[in-house]
Amino acid sequence: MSEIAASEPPKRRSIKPLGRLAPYLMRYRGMVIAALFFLALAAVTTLILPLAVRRMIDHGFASSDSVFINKYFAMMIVLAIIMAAASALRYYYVITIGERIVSDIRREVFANVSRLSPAFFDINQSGEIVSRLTADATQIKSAVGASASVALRNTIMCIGAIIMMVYTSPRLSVLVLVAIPIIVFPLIAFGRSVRRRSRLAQDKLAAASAFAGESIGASRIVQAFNGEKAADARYGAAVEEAFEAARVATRSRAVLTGVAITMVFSSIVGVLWYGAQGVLSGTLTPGTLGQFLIYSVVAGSSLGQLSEVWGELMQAGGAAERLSELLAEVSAVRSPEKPKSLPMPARGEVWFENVQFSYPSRPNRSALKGLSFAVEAGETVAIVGPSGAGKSTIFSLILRFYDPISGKLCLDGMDIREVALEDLRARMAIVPQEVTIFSGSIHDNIAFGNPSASRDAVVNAARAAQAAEFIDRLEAGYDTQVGERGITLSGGQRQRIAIARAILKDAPVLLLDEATSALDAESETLVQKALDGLMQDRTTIVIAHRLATVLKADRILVVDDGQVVEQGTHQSLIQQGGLYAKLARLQFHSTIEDDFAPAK
Ligand SMILES: Nc1ncnc2c1ncn2[C@@H]1O[C@H](COP(=O)(O)OP(=O)(O)OP(=O)(O)O)[C@@H](O)[C@H]1O
Repeated sequence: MSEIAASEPPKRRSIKPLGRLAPYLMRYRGMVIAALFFLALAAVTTLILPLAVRRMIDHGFASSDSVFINKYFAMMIVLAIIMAAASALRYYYVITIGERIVSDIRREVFANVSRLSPAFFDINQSGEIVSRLTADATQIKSAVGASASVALRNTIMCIGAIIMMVYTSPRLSVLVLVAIPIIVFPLIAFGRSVRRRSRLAQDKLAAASAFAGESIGASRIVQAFNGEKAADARYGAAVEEAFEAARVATRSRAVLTGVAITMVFSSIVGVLWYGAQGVLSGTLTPGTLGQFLIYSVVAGSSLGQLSEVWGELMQAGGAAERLSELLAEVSAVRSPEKPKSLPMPARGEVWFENVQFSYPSRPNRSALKGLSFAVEAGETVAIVGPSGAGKSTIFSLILRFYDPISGKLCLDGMDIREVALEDLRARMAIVPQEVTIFSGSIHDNIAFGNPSASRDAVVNAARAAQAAEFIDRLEAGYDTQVGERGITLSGGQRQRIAIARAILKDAPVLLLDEATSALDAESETLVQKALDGLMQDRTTIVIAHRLATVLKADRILVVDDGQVVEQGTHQSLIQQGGLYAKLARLQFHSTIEDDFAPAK
């Protein structure tokens, strides 16, 4: 697992990484061949047109032969139609190939990233990854879909036009071929600096957009703190900066355009003048001069367009490199090559044997220091401990989000590293403290625990989770859309949806991270009732924050600094007067002090 280089551009920009797209292109060989064929056809017909123009000027006008002129006009129309049809088909194939392979890349990158272990997300920002899926993929699409074909077409046209120029008039060609680099290279160099300025403008705009996204996403908190004016000012300043950068870039581009037009036209006039001398002295026909001029304009403009798209292709190279990094990323936690099957029927025994663990992002700090405990089938164990003791880490290891550095974890007697991740996680249901609700319907959110569940099963789970009543009162019942992150539901409702999800999953091991945020008394009672139903007849490990929960647990494990320091029942631990007694006094308030004060 590595840290993907943030949005910084690769040190030496090159189009080489675009080669990584080759396997994708190979999947659509037929379309690629069709695109290349029509590309070549369009270029060749464009190159033939000036020939026809010359013949017409020299023979048609000169001899005033109307039959000849008619024939040539008809031929030019046919050529134009072929060119138009070839261009249209090239456009269709090229753009479709671009769209097709970018859809493939997006799907594959998403599939790979969504299977990476949390260790990856500890050091990489999810926003950055999403932007790669959108911005980088879009850049590749435009490169494959447009820039590559423009580059290819212009390369063919440029080479073809130069050959035709030499064929038409070798003498004039020498003149032009000397002039083209003198004109074009300074323009390309100047163009580069213009592009640098445009990129700066884009970066400034990206920064402004990032701020807008954050601020709009947090509109409630911004308004609650009367922060609108400050946000306006910050966004306004960012947008102004982006405008200023864009203005500077536009000014350079305007100068570039002016200089380019002057140089190109001056040289055309120069060549025309020189050619006119040839026509006057009879060494050149007017048609040849016309034909030559058209070819030199084609060669010059192809070269200009090539320099334009070259930059885009290099940017796409960077994008392809970044996306292929994401595709190549291998999860730190994987299923074994030959997974063993977990015993059937499931019992739900969980063992930790001398587990040492530190987070990959903080390798020097141990989160678990030789942790050992066993949870029997059907037992309810409460984990209690101060903040940062390692309680959530225990859950992360049971779900195998991370592997321990030493020691082992077993489910039903098997080392969890020996079984397929999917099988392991199929035997766990988790109700986290911070419930995740996806945008979609209530039904979809509950059925997330078991996507193939019928509506009846979903309704039964909701009933058991004390959620059916509020769902029935909603306008569209189970089909009600809950909005982004379930924003239309209350905290207690969200928790009951999460409990229904776990009930529907019906897994032998339940991991429950009790919510610390206070619910109102009615909600709390409902959530508690829902949990009681869920905990029945299965192994439950609960990170406990409530007195009711610890009182109900068969056993309490007291965790401190990555180790189990005490265990027993509530009564026995209070009697001991150790860490638990202290925590209980702080956490469960005066009720404990009055009722369960340690024996003096
Ligand atoms: N993703 C992570 N990367 C690095 N360190 C982490 C990560 N998650 C937790 N830690 C660290 O590991 C230690 C144990 O954290 P853990 O979240 O397990 O504690 P906890 O007992 O659940 O605390 P709380 O009750 O406050 O949720 C802490 O020092 C914490 O800072």
